[in-house]
Amino acid sequence: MLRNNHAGAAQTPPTLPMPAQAFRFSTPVVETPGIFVLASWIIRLLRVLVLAPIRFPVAVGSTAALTTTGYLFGTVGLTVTVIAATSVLLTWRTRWPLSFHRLVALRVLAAWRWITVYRRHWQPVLVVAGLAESYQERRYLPRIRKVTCSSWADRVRVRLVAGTAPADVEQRVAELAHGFGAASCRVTVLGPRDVVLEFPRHDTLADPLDALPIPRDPDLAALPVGRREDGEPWHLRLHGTHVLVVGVTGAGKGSVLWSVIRAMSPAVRDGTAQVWAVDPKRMELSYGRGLFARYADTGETAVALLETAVAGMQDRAERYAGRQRAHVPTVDDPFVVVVLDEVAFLTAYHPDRDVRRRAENAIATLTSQGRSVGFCVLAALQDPRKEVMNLRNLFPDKIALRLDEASQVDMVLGEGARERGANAHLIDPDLPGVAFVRVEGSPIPVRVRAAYVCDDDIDTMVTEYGAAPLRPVSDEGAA
Ligand SMILES: Nc1ncnc2c1ncn2[C@@H]1O[C@H](COP(=O)(O)OP(=O)(O)OP(=O)(O)O)[C@@H](O)[C@H]1O
Repeated sequence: MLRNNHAGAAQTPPTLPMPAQAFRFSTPVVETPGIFVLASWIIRLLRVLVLAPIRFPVAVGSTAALTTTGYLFGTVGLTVTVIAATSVLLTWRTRWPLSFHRLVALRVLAAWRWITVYRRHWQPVLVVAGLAESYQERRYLPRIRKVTCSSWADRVRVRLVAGTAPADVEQRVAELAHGFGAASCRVTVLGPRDVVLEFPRHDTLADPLDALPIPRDPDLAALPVGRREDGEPWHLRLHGTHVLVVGVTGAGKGSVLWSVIRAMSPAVRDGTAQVWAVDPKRMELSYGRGLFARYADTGETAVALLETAVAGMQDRAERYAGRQRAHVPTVDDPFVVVVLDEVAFLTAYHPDRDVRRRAENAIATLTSQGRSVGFCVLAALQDPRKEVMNLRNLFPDKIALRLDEASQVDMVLGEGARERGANAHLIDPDLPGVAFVRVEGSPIPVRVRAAYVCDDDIDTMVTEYGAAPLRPVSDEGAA
């Protein structure tokens, strides 16, 4: 080593820049020959030509027919054909407007929206929304399979990129809605990599609904209380469940309670159903006292009413035990709906701890045991947090009217509801009565609006159906 003259040469002076790595590997850039590029364009064109008659049979068929007519019979023949076709369409539209709307107008609209909205803005909106996936330096986007229109919404059926999940889309519904100029976007999963995005074109619930006609023979498992966004009636089940209605002040909780009471009032008149009302505000239910079998408006009387209900329920359960497994409403064993307006008054805000405790116990007992023996609790609440109402999970059915915060949506409608488009915290304050609900058999929240039952309607209901005598619970005492 000492004899080696170049011994110091192997050492690197500290100032010499060191390469980050000894060898650099990079993907070789190979230019695609022009013939391959041309061939790929020709294949794409052929694919479009072959698939067009399958995907758009009417459009391709009519274009082909017109071209052939023009070729065979000249301009005159073409003009006659166009006039004849237009007359047929006009006659169809006048005589059978519904089928024309469904088979022609909505299909033309769908094609128009597909080209001018979704196809045109698909790539930029999805890329900016973060739904484009990259793999080996190539970008992959979910693909539009089909666009259809209903009278109020566009439905875009989409094939997801392999390796992504519907949850990725559900997290971007706000971006998609704004990107395509819609008020909201809802995601429905049809199958693996197969989802439908629903974009409303206009708000079908913008106009208030007058009180609905009272059904002659009410079905307590499907009471008409309003309308769904898709134009279908909104039915609410009471028999065999408990319902919690949540919304900030002025959200329209009263309209849901009154619509329910209105729909079941024939059953109240014939004695097969009873409404027991707790009205701590004295401003909501007191107006229709004549409809209620029992009524309470103070903490003490409310607790007495609830405990009377619990006693009645337990008595019924004892009679049914071993004999009957389901309740059938009769005059002897009526279906009892305990309506609690502002239930937090009893469970959180009442100054007497004993009243709060007894009320909570009674509500918990009714909601956990009352379903099968014909007792239902229909409660309204402003604030769904656990500190205010820790019994909300005992209510199988919940209605989310306008809420204060985004986090409250999942508290009310269950996990994932907001991701699926139930933006109850974004409901316009000018639309009281608008809510999101889950309907039976579907995880997708549905937007609905309750009908508005005005004071005159309540007066009429009391006059025509208020057969039940008013029996204040305080007269009888708690059971
Ligand atoms: N379904 C509805 N359609 C149209 N307007 C409604 C509807 N529901 C309520 N409103 C209007 O909104 C107002 C407030 O409604 P409501 O009193 O039912 O709200 P709330 O949620 O019960 O509020 P609070 O908790 O303060 O009592 C009503 O006076 C009425 O004018």
